[in-house]
Amino acid sequence: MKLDAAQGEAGGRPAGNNLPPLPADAIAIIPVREMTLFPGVVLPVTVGRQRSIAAAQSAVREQRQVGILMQRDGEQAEPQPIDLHRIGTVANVVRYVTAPDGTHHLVVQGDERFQAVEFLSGWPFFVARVQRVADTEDRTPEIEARFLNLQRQAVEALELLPQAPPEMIVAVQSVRSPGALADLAAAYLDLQPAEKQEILETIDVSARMDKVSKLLAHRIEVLRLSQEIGRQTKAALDERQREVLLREQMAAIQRQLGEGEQSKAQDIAELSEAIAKAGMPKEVEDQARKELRRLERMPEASPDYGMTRTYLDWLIELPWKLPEETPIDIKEARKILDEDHYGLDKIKRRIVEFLAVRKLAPGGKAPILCFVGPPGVGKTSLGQSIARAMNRKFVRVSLGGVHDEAEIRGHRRTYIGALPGNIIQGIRKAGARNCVMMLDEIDKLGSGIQGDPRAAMLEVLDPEQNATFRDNYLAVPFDLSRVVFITTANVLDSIPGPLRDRMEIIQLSGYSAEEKFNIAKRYLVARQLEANGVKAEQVALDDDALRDIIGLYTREAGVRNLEREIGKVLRHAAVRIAEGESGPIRITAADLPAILGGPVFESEVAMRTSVPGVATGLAWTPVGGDILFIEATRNAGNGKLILTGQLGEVMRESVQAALSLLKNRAGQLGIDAGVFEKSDIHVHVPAGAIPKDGPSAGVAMFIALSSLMTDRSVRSDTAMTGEISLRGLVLPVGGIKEKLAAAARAGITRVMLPARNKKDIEDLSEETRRQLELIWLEKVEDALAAALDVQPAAATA
Ligand SMILES: Nc1ncnc2c1ncn2[C@@H]1O[C@H](COP(=O)(O)OP(=O)(O)OP(=O)(O)O)[C@@H](O)[C@H]1O
Repeated sequence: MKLDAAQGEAGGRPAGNNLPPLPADAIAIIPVREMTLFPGVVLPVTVGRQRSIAAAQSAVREQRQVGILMQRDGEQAEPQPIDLHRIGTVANVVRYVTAPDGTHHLVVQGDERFQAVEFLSGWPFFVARVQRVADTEDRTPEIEARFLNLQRQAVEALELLPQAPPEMIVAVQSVRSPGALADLAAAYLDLQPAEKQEILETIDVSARMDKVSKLLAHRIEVLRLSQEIGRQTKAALDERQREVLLREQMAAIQRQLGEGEQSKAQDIAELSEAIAKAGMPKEVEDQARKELRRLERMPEASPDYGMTRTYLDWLIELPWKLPEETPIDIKEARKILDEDHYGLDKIKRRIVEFLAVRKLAPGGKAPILCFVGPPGVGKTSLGQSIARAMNRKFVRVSLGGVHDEAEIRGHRRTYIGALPGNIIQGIRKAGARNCVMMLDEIDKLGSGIQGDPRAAMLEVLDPEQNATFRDNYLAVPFDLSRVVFITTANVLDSIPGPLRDRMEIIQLSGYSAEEKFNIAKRYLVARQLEANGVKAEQVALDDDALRDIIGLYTREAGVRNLEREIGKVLRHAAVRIAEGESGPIRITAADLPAILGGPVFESEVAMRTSVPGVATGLAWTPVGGDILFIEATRNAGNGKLILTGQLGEVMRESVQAALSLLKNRAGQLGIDAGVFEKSDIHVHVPAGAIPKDGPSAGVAMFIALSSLMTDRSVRSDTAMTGEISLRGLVLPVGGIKEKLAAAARAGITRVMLPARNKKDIEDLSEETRRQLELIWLEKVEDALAAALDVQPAAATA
């Protein structure tokens, strides 16, 4: 609905007629956001603020002009005079409309620039005394030249704009005044509000024309470029259309020659036969036949043809039929597990139990196994052995970094480049729907914004639902109930709760040096000999060399790097054999530095802990346990505690607790209590790039600080773990098995650990028990007695 000014006024009630009249040189001001009105230009303005509505209504009523001033900050809801630019445009209100939704619209026509001199009070809207600024009209030859140039530029820019109305060009061509031309061109250019305001504020006509001319030149450049890009895109499109056309013509020629039809008909017949043979369930076969009929009707040149064809290929190639299953032979399974893996007795026992349950109830709901452990401990190869023992196909599907539900469940076919998700892809790769499918890194399954992959995974693993698993691409159900799912993870706690509940967790904590030695001797060396084309009788790898590779060249929970280093050594031998060296090549420990370089992990512990203030702690990490050093130093100062080495909040608190405890025990330890106030203590945990957290280094922190303050170094054969309380009790911590394995790897022989962790060492390997002396801690005093050298460092030196 459009109303004229009088009606508009009736619509929005005026602010009152009994207002004092405005002084002659004053006008009502309407502040606007992010827009600039130029003289000579007509613009619509929507007004919402009460003050502005009152100003507009008063102007209409009194038949006076208004002043349009832009706010300095467009975001400001209730600007004050100080928040407005000083220079604006006096305008006539040519129309005032109140829309049915209650909004007020003005159409204003710019008349002349003005400068606000003073704001006045006494009206329910802004009123300012103003000074009008008219353009000077002298026309020097210079101004004339600029004028002509600007006119030419403005016309060129408008001609390049695809949607510019022709009246605009006429308007530009008919303007006679240089200042007005610059204003008009600036009004039509799509400039930032601040840029427009700057031009409005440029009173000098020559300078104004120069500014606008510069902006126009840039604009013309951009428009020309965009036109060029448009032309190129169109050419590319034409090319594609041409290709489609050619294809159609080719199909027509083939039809004429009776070729195309024949090959297409043959294709369709072959697909039809393949559908009949695929053993699809009825619903799937119906769908496949429907798609086949569609394909028959489609021209081969259409892009849909290729898509439908690919879809049919997927349906045909999926293993719908259940292969014949041989019953599991438990004795044989045991043999296979032993053949493929050294040690892991308890785990093999659980796998045999799992297979026995499968054997007794082949269609039953067997639990889903989840192998949790650091890399290279044999999770994948255990899965392969299970497949071998069950006489099934094996396939791995990686879930690490999957954030999108579609990666599991596929994209709908309408999506360009759609494919089935990785479960169905895995099934096709395995070629059997009763395969053993290993879902790797289930702990790294993300939850993203594109649907929840975890929910999709739950459905895949749920025996109640997975018989009718629906992949978005296939759009027909696929029976996953016969798939034997096995999952793997590095970190137990990162597996989403609901998924964890579905699975039976089997933890592999890593191997001791002796276990690694046996694995290498029996499996890895043989495998690497074969991989590098070397015969067993050509190389003799000494036991000592193997032990050195384990102890000095690798430090890992699993055996992956060990296998790699063995590979390097054997390749070295392979080169010598290839060069014609005769006789078996013997490799001893002494040869290793020449082949592998200097040892990577020397006895770091003894080196580091030789000075007071350093203690060896034990940490748990997702890739197994590791040792870490806590280093404390003291400088003259005033009692500050400095912590470095990327310590997490809990670990920082743990240092503070250790220090408080030490202050408390200062007397007992013979430390002068005053020394704390006179020194700054710096605690650093090296390997700064790795963030560290958790309370389990409490004992090590306390011992490091005690060692520092008593000047007694910590025994280099000892590592420790445990949380401490402020009262000096040692509290239990997690990851004991991994930590002990790490201690053994690092050559530690004594480990101090919380007495309340005794239950955690039940299934520690014989060998680790033999290597490590375990010292159980109830309170920190036990730790002090066991860890510190008896004599102060100075005295022993
Ligand atoms: N107990 C063992 N006996 C024999 N070989 C082993 C044993 N444990 C691991 N291996 C061998 O070590 C190599 C690495 O193991 P595998 O790839 O199964 O580790 P993984 O735990 O699956 O690691 P990731 O999590 O990185 O995939 C394999 O060649 C495997 O056969």
